[in-house]
Amino acid sequence: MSDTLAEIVAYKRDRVAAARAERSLADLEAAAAAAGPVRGFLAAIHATQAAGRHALIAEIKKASPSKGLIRADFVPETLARDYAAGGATCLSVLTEDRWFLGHDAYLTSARAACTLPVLRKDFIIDPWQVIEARAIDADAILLIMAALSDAQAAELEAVAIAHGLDVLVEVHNAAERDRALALKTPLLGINNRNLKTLAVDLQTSFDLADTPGRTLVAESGLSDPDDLDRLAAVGITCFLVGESLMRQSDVTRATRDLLGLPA
Ligand SMILES: O=P(O)(O)OC[C@@H](O)[C@@H](O)c1c[nH]c2ccccc12
Repeated sequence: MSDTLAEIVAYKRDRVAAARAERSLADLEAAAAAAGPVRGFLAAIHATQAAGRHALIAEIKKASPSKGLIRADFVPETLARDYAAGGATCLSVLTEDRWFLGHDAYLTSARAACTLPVLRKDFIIDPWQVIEARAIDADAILLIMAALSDAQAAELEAVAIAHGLDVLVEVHNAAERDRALALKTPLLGINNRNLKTLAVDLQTSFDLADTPGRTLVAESGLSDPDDLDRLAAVGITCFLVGESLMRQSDVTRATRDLLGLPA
């Protein structure tokens, strides 16, 4: 595990322990059960792909460890509406507070402002966080293979399925991809960002494009419509994009441009 990832995971362990001390599992489960119906995250991606369009998971991200503050004018509801108007299929909202300046409330309010399914983008290492995801209204969670053992990943996925959540499993290389294939989820994200150097290389997606039986998602470092088309040519037609869109003043227009949709 890279140093940053190990540090984040240690921080998450403390956060979960603190949350458990404050709230009972029964109370958290009750909140998850009281959440409205899930919006199908995977189903929305498949519907967009079936219509012959690129599926975009548009990310609401205020800051990152590699870039610091990305966007000062940060209103999750407005961003959610702008992404939806721009043709995004799903949203991803960072809820990690220390490195990404995310917040659970950003997810809840972004989702309430649109009709798109929403992924909780966080470092999930404990079943508590999965149940919490549903309690804050998420429709899907991210599982990062680099941060998890095979047994942990399988357990977290089972908890997600039991709570109606879709799972995006994220890998960075062939070894992680092979481990991820033991999971049930059809949704496999290929992160172009090297977790050790934080450098981005789109080649990672091309290298892993030949993964049969899964809906692949190219993640990180995407800003150019030509890159999306080149990835589509090797069979990847779902994309997770944050920073390049978050830096634009007209987010709707930038989203439409990236997807090659008419203004
Ligand atoms: O902002 P970018 O380069 O478009 O990348 C988005 C997304 O892939 C990135 O935020 C991400 C991918 N995996 C993660 C895991 C945790 C936090 C963040 C991420």
